[in-house]
Amino acid sequence: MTTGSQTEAVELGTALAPAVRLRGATLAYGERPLWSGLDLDVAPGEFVAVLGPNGSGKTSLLRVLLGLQQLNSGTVEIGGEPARRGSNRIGYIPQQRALDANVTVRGRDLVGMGLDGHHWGMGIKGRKHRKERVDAALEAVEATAYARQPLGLLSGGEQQRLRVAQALVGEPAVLLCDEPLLSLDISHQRKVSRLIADRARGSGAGVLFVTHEINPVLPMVDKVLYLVDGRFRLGTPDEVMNSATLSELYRTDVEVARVGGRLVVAGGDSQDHHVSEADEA
Ligand SMILES: Nc1ncnc2c1ncn2[C@@H]1O[C@H](COP(=O)(O)OP(=O)(O)OP(=O)(O)O)[C@@H](O)[C@H]1O
Repeated sequence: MTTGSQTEAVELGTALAPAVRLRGATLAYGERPLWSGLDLDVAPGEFVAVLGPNGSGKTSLLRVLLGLQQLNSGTVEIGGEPARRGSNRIGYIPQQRALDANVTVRGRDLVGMGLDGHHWGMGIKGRKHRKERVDAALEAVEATAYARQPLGLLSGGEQQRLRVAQALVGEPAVLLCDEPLLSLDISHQRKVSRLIADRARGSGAGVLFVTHEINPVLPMVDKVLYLVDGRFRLGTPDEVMNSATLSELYRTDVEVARVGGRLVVAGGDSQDHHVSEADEA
């Protein structure tokens, strides 16, 4: 397990550049660091869950990787190159905001935007290839039936499945997901998280998956990055999601139990990982 004080690089045993690499990364707004001395490698095909209470800096980490936020110190690379704004190597599922009812863009056009910057050529062949890719992405999230309707008229969960398709359609090297399961029913939570994990393994994309609820993705998670009040722990789910480690992070007693393959966390600010009603169903 890597702790906030350790600065040693993680050896991946792969010749490929990591999908994501942070070294000695520190981010602070004003005096208070959100995290400091963060060393993180996400290998191609690896699935990393990012957890922590509200305001611990999870979304800010994604903004750093998107090139939208500068580090105070340290370095950040995407596929071996410095992170930069507008990189088409990154697929991004932003934290969900409900769209206004009068948004008239259609779902399939939103998904097509995920292919902008890809050069299929202007001819019939290029257009056909583009259409096939959009159709396949819509099919994968089971959104074909409503893909021609205006976005503003769709439910929150339907809109979210289209955002997932948009992020996946360009076959990115890095997939950044900011609470992508919000407003999805339990069946689509499972399908969408399985889809993201399978795409990651299949195409070699590295995934950073911000979530308050680890249970729907627990079987797919390779590593957990847990942020709390300027401290962090990075390791396998077993290394991080245990009573000793979380008690140390929260600086108060936290109990972690495994119940039927799920994690139940009690104490700290850990309403995050209680088994939700949907999970128990
Ligand atoms: N541009 C900014 N300038 C100043 N403070 C900011 C800025 N962006 C975020 N913050 C603050 O940094 C902290 C971390 O925010 P961030 O959105 O990264 O947290 P989070 O872990 O994603 O939280 P949540 O779980 O609530 O989504 C918050 O206290 C937030 O108010």
